[in-house]
Amino acid sequence: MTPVPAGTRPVVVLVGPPGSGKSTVSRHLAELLGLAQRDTDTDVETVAGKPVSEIFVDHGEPHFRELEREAVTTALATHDGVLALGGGAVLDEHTQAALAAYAAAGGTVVFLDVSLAHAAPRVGLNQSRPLLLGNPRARWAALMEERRPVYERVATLRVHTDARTPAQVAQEIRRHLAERDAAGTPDTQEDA
Ligand SMILES: Nc1ncnc2c1ncn2[C@@H]1O[C@H](COP(=O)(O)OP(=O)(O)OP(=O)(O)O)[C@@H](O)[C@H]1O
Ligand SMILES: O=C(O)C1=C[C@@H](O)[C@@H](O)[C@H](O)C1
Ligand SMILES: [Mg+2]
Repeated sequence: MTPVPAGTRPVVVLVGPPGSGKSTVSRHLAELLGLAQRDTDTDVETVAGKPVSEIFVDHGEPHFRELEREAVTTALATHDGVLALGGGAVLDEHTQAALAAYAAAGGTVVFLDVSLAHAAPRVGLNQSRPLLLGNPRARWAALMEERRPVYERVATLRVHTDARTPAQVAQEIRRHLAERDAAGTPDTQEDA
């Protein structure tokens, strides 16, 4: 096994609901910063050998959440680039504690915020999101109402994505990271 260098951790972690753009923005941001990109949904799919939607059908959501917790723990400890989490990863208490420790050590957790009006067309009727099956708009709205306080609590920065392209969102995050580095101060709760 390759030893993990002491102090290795992501440069930035993206959280938010389905369709907020975590996966897409993480790729843009990694490109902008010249860093590696990682997505815990992809890590879970690699471990399980099947897509997220099939894991839900074949083994149920609790099993998916166990694999997800493992994937988040590993990525937070070993990935030194841009990390996108699955939309529901922040619901896990262990993950909440891990993100709190990461933020307390100066890490940046970005909540990609989005309204229902903009999220609905982004997620559409895509069958790959098992939690939105049936009535994607209503299910997304209920899920966001329940989760918004959690996204806000774990984040050190909230970035609005409604009127921005994924590339613009990535640029906004890069601007924030550069400002923070120039100021030499860790993140506090901020809006951008
Ligand atoms: N700011 C944006 N403006 C317009 N479209 C966007 C924006 N961000 C993402 N999209 C589009 O929305 C869709 C969903 O984006 P993406 O898969 O990155 O979301 P996600 O947050 O990773 O969702 P999930 O939680 O399901 O993994 C993609 O087709 C993507 O191109
Ligand atoms: O919001 C959620 O709970 C999910 C979002 C996706 O990223 C996947 O992790 C899965 O579809 C569950
Ligand atoms: Mg994603």
